[in-house]
Amino acid sequence: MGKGASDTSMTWWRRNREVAAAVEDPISTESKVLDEMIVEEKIDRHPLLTVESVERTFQVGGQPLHVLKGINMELLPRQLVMLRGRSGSGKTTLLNMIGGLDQPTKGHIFFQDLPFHTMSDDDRTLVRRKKMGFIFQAFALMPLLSAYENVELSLRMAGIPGSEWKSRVEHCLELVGLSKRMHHRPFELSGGEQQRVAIAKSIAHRPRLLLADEPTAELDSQMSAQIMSVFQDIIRTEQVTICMTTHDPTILEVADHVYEMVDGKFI
Ligand SMILES: Nc1ncnc2c1ncn2[C@@H]1O[C@H](COP(=O)(O)OP(=O)(O)OP(=O)(O)O)[C@@H](O)[C@H]1O
Repeated sequence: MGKGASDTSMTWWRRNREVAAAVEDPISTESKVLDEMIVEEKIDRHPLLTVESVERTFQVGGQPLHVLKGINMELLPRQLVMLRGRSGSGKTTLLNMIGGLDQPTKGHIFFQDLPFHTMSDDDRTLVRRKKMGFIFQAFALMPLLSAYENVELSLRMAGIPGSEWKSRVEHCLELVGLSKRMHHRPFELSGGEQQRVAIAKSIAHRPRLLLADEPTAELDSQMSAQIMSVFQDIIRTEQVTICMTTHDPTILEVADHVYEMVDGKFI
């Protein structure tokens, strides 16, 4: 067989392979994309947190005070969920329960399938440190530390290696639009800016769930809108779920789901 014939058959073989690859590739790429979409959809539909028939009763002066009266809810990945209700309706009590700070008198709470209702305080604390972020008054900023140091503190607390702190702190402060205020201490920042530092601090250790108790309460409507837009950004970029309480009807429209609480129950 001459050289030309061999070349021709090699060329044919090569071209055939290219054609086969071109034919196969789109299909395998398409099926890979489909597989990924199915996996993502399954993850999206599997609740991050489930609350089942939760009741909470406090003993006040020897009398039972029924604060939560059979709550059922679900938080899915990457959702923005709001709890709305009048003062005293039980929103903070429920948020404390979701965050593992308190346990139900009756009912079940599962966070990433972990039974919060039966776990010890220590075990819940470990999960909370690693997987949750809080924007609560009680977890407010340290007044003597700069914005940078405040955010860094939450990385220390979560046991994140020191080599990762600088880039993560800078990234989180950039996410909330505070790169230029990094070295300011809280009293050198506006209310909205302080709240944005609190957000950066709460997401620095990459929590799956962020809980916020009235995060816009002290802010005017423009600042509240800014905070809500920061929340929407971090849901997208940090893959976090946010559950917050609010009294403010003007921000409800950005929620994926609103639970309305009246006297310890959802209506
Ligand atoms: N540890 C406790 N001991 C006794 N009663 C409590 C306790 N915690 C909350 N309560 C009571 O439970 C009720 C609901 O309180 P909670 O703070 O959950 O309401 P809320 O809807 O968050 O109100 P607000 O919007 O004013 O913050 C209130 O009547 C409160 O006094």
